[in-house]
Amino acid sequence: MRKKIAAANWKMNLTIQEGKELVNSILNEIQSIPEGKELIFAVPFPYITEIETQLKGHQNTSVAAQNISNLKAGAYTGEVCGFMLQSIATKYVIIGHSERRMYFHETNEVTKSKVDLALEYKISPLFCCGEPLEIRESGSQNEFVYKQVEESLFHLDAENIQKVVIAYEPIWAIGTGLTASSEQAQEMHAAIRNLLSSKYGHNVAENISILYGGSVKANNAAELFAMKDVDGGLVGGASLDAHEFAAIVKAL
Ligand SMILES: O=C(CO)COP(=O)(O)O
Repeated sequence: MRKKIAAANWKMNLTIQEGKELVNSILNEIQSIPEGKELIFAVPFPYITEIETQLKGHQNTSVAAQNISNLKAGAYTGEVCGFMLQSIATKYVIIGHSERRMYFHETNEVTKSKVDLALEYKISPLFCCGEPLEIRESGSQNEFVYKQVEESLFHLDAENIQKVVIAYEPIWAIGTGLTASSEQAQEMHAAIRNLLSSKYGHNVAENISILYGGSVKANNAAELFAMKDVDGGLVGGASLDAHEFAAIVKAL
């Protein structure tokens, strides 16, 4: 049975002190996360260990890195690679976020290497896909997203694909206040699950969590998460506000 997940993506925000205060307030508001659900904080690299320590004893909570190198190890100044993240017990890593595709020129080929390196070091990819506005307006969003998923994930076998969490994040909805309607989200999530099913079979596809990201807020989370194939959210802006994010987690 796939999990319901609320994941906070802090992006390049907050000091460690602010981050810890935020986590503290969120944990105070939500108290506990039941089995079958998970709360993930995707934090900047330097904060991973401290936030992990803070989450100890809180069931079904974990930390994600926001990036991983596509290179294995060695003379690559400034890079952070898989074995390093494994050595600090990082459970998840965001791969293929549109901001990395856009500003750091990550291609489907690069994200494929990152997926492989994450899995090699026992870290689950939170794999992001999603189309820009002009593609949505042209009506070819499904083909665009299929290509991202196929080129970066479809070399995986049935066992490994089930370690991946997919996040559908339409670029036109990220940080814009423009959310995909719950019907638009459901339509794309069902299409992604059908694609997974055509390659891996129904049972495998049913086991993979598909999150929605793009202006998820306290006032739209419940409606989005109620959709059959929407298994939670990857949340940017609203995850920086304790009360707002706690309400999103409660809507899971
Ligand atoms: O990019 C996102 C999460 O990864 C979504 O960001 P917003 O929630 O700020 O739109």
